[in-house]
Amino acid sequence: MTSTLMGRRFLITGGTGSFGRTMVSRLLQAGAAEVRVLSRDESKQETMRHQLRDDRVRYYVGDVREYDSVAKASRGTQFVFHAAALKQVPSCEFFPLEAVRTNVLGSANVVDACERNGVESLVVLSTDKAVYPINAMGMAKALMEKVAQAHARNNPTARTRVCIVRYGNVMYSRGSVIPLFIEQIRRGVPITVTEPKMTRFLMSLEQSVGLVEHAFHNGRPGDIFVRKADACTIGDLATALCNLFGVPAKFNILGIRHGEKLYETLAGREDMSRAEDRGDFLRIPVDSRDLNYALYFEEGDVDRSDQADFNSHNARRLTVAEIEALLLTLPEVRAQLDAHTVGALA
Ligand SMILES: O=c1ccn([C@@H]2O[C@H](COP(=O)(O)OP(=O)(O)O[C@H]3O[C@H](CO)[C@@H](O)[C@H](O)[C@H]3O)[C@@H](O)[C@H]2O)c(=O)[nH]1
Repeated sequence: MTSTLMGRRFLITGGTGSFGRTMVSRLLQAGAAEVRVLSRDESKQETMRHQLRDDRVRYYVGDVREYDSVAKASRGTQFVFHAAALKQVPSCEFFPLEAVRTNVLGSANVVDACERNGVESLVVLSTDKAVYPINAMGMAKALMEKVAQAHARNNPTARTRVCIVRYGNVMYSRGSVIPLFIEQIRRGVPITVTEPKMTRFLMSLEQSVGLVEHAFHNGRPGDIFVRKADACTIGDLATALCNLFGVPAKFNILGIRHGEKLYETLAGREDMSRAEDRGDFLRIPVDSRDLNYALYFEEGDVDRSDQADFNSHNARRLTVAEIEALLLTLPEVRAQLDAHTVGALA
């Protein structure tokens, strides 16, 4: 973050989650005047208050589903990061309307409140599951992207610049597969692998925050940013963890879960036909044509037939050794390894 952010006010929706806590710390270090956290769970806020002990952080209990909650929390801020969401694929399959209420309508509240409060810049967090979505979580996130892009397209004089980032799987995030596999290894039970050949993009929390910062500094209205992440199979991920913990790889194959895909896509063919290469990132600008398509006919269109999408099957595939090295960069994994070693010696 640059020094131009010094003295500015920020809001992070869903600010007690993995992304939120990391972003809050970085903003405080960069000299932010105030960082607001909007979230539903007062006890997680209380825990964060005790950990941070910084009176520049202000906590707002509220739900993005309520316009008033978002309007109050964003009033007087210049920059907003929207991370609040329902993110678990299986639970959204059982309660799809809940995903719509939070991820679509809640996000629309965030966009509207930012615009009315004159917020300068809003970055909304999306996911690879929003591309060619097959599950309710991804569908709701895809609609969230549409809401954000429609704001950019329909309001050329908008006060708020809205852009979007798409994440892949963030390693060791709450409720995700890496802490689960480690817990199973440490309990000595077989690892519950859904489908060994399934692939996922792997991103560290630092890389995910870096992607948001890149969008924040470089985004134009309606842009989508993705990181050119590496991918791995779930079988290799489980094997790498077993190797690190020095246990034989014993899997219990569960089969693919409700709403899951064999591989994820960070940028679809249609996205790739417009994408701009920015080193570690791709920038996908919004399709800014209006509804008068006839006017654009003469210009023709980019040939999309030979475009490939960017997915976790055709991305660079990490080897087991590379996954092990990557896992060792995570402090949480190292702490678990230390505790495991101490337990084994005792
Ligand atoms: O017991 C388990 C649980 C999961 N998996 C597999 O591990 C992978 C990752 O699973 P998980 O960590 O639950 O993540 P996803 O379901 O891929 O979704 C995560 O990653 C998304 C980005 O793709 C985020 O948007 C979601 O919020 C986040 O939950 C998937 O292939 C699962 O099938 C197993 O093999 N065994």
